[in-house]
Amino acid sequence: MRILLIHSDYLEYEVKDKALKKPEEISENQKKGRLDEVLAVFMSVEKVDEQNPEEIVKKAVKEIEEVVSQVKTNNIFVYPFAHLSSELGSPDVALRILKEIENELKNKGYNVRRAPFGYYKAFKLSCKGHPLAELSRTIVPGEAKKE
Ligand SMILES: Nc1ncnc2c1ncn2[C@@H]1O[C@H](CO)[C@@H](NC(=O)[C@@H](N)CO)[C@H]1O
Repeated sequence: MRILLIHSDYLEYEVKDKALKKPEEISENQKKGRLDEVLAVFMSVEKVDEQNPEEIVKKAVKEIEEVVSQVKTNNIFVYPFAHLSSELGSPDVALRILKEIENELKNKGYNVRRAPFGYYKAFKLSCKGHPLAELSRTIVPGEAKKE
């Protein structure tokens, strides 16, 4: 999994069009979203992650929590983003992993939004620009089997 973390004044998105034949079903109020004072977490789920999705969820949550504590926000935007890797995992597995990350973070008490999966979306982002405002992480399953 490739992760880009941007500490932002706000992130807002608007769904524009389907990017997959069968995107995630969403309600009317999911077509637009915004969070202020937010850690925007853009995530590309990779093929290798399919070897151990549970491990990836745990590692991603740990990485996100570490950055959240450093930048001192409670608001997290989980954003599916298929542009950080050339070895993308399948949409089904990717959606499942991103939903589990969202739920884990919610269970830990964070204020979490997740952008809809499988769509083209317009978005606006206001990066804060401090030294920890732009970070990236690469996560692989610890027990990845050698092929
Ligand atoms: N392995 C993967 N990891 C993360 N997101 C993934 C994915 N496979 C599919 N998606 C989602 O489907 C849209 C089309 O690829 C993706 N849409 C986007 O990435 C938008 N920024 C529009 O390009 C995304 O919602």
